[in-house]
Amino acid sequence: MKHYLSQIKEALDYLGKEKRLYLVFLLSLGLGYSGMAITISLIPQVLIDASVSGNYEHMKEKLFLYAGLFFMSFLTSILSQYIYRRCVLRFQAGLRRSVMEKKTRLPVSYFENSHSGEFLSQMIYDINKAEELYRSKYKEAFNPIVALITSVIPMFLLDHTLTMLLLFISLLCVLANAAFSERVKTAGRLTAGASAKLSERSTDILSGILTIKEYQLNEVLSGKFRTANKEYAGNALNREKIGAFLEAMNSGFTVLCSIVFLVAGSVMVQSGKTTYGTLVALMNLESSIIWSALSAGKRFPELFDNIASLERIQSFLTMEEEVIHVPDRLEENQNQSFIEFKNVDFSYKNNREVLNHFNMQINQNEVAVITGRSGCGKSTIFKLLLGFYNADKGYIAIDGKSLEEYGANELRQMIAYIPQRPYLFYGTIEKNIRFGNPQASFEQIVQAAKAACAHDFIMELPGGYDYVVGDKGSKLSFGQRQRIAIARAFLKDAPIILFDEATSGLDYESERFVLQAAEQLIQNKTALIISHRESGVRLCNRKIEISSVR
Ligand SMILES: Nc1ncnc2c1ncn2[C@@H]1O[C@H](COP(=O)(O)OP(=O)(O)OP(=O)(O)O)[C@@H](O)[C@H]1O
Repeated sequence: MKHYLSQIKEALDYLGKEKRLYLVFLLSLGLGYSGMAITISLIPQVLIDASVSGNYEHMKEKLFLYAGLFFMSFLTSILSQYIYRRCVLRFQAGLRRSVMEKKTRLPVSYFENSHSGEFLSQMIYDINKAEELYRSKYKEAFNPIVALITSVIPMFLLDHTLTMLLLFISLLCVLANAAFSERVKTAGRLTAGASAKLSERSTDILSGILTIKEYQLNEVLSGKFRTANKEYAGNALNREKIGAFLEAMNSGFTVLCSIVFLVAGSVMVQSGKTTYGTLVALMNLESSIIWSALSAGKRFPELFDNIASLERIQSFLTMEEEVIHVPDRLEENQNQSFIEFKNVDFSYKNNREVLNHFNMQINQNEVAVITGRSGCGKSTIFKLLLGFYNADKGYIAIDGKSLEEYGANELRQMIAYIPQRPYLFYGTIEKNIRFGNPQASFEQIVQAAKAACAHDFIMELPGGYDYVVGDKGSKLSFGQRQRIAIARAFLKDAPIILFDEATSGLDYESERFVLQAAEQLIQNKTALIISHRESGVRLCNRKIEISSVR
């Protein structure tokens, strides 16, 4: 119990500065609702007792009083609803912003090691659940408690024996529901996990459709999808089974309560201990109490299901962020080069060593080509230089300052990186080039495209610079995508160029354009080019053979 209460409290703490306002208006919303329910329950008592006894003396005053209370409760609930929702919306916006910002601050290794489909599906599910927690779950779980307490007071004033009996049955109902809370939570967690797996399989099929068709993998991947689908259906069915059982149990409690109340009430009216009006008012209040007890019993397990999602988001938000750190210091009075790797050791987590005592010195405005067999660590050198990964040992510096001293943003501002498969965002060509410098004018974009030998092919496309490149640039050839990425790098105008050349898949014409663009780009810059071909090596004034320095 203590554990559950602390979970509820911690989840409320997460609202931060909105917490106090949220709680005040959650409570006043509950009071407004139950005020309306109570006055509606009591009005028939006044009318019935007056007509049965023929005494209309105080009827008018009482009716005015109840009508006034009803109106006040109504106004309270409307005002509370508005402020409560505003509070929730503000929190939702903050939560989505925090998750989005966190994603951009996580290290590259996190994304390389997780499946994008699964990550996305789990995240969307958890965010929706966390939002639902504050939007409706707290309200649905706590409003019945407020209703229960506020209904019990007039009930006790009307008849305490019958009220005690009803409270006892209601308590049994809540305890029975609470006993299922852990199972509901587990079923929710398993269903969420299975749903994420299912979405991982769908993403694989959608993203790899060409490979699937080429290698006729339809059956293999469909089989995997079917297994994930079966697992999801099994878990969802289990969750539904628990829900159906709870519903049946709660209906049983409702019937039991009504029978007990009717029998006991009839006996009391017969023996003259109560009036018809009181019996009707008690019946109305009793149904409100039973509804409250059942709702609280049902909603509490669901509340913990939503809290589980919030906890997952919290652990995501507290994950270790990207830090650039350099293991060793450079001794003083050394001859400094512009880019320097000194005795660098590196291996990816749990993998074999990629770089071992790796040394490299590049002078300012020097253009060096990095060659070596596939998988020897060429792209890894770029990833270290960009601060995507930290070296295990050794020292990496730019212009005499270690990467750590620059920090991630300043470091990446100094580097224009053109990967083997540049990523183009869904949108126009102009927008994609503009990422290099969001302040650039249209003329500057055209200049960059011309320098990257991209202007001519862009002008031949329908709409020119307004041409929409498709998902990840799928409506452009690989050579065209590379030239758009080079134009983007031109706009960035960074002093260091890292070019992971991928001309091997290009025809002679495209390769010529890409190399011509690269040649323009590296003018008066310090550049590192990964190249496997003589044509690429030709651009450089130094060759660094990775296998020879490892
Ligand atoms: N994110 C990663 N996690 C684990 N291992 C990785 C990761 N990225 C690369 N590797 C491994 O590190 C080694 C070096 O990879 P890298 O991409 O640097 O090679 P490369 O020389 O650029 O290869 P290629 O010429 O084929 O592009 C390879 O054995 C590769 O399998």
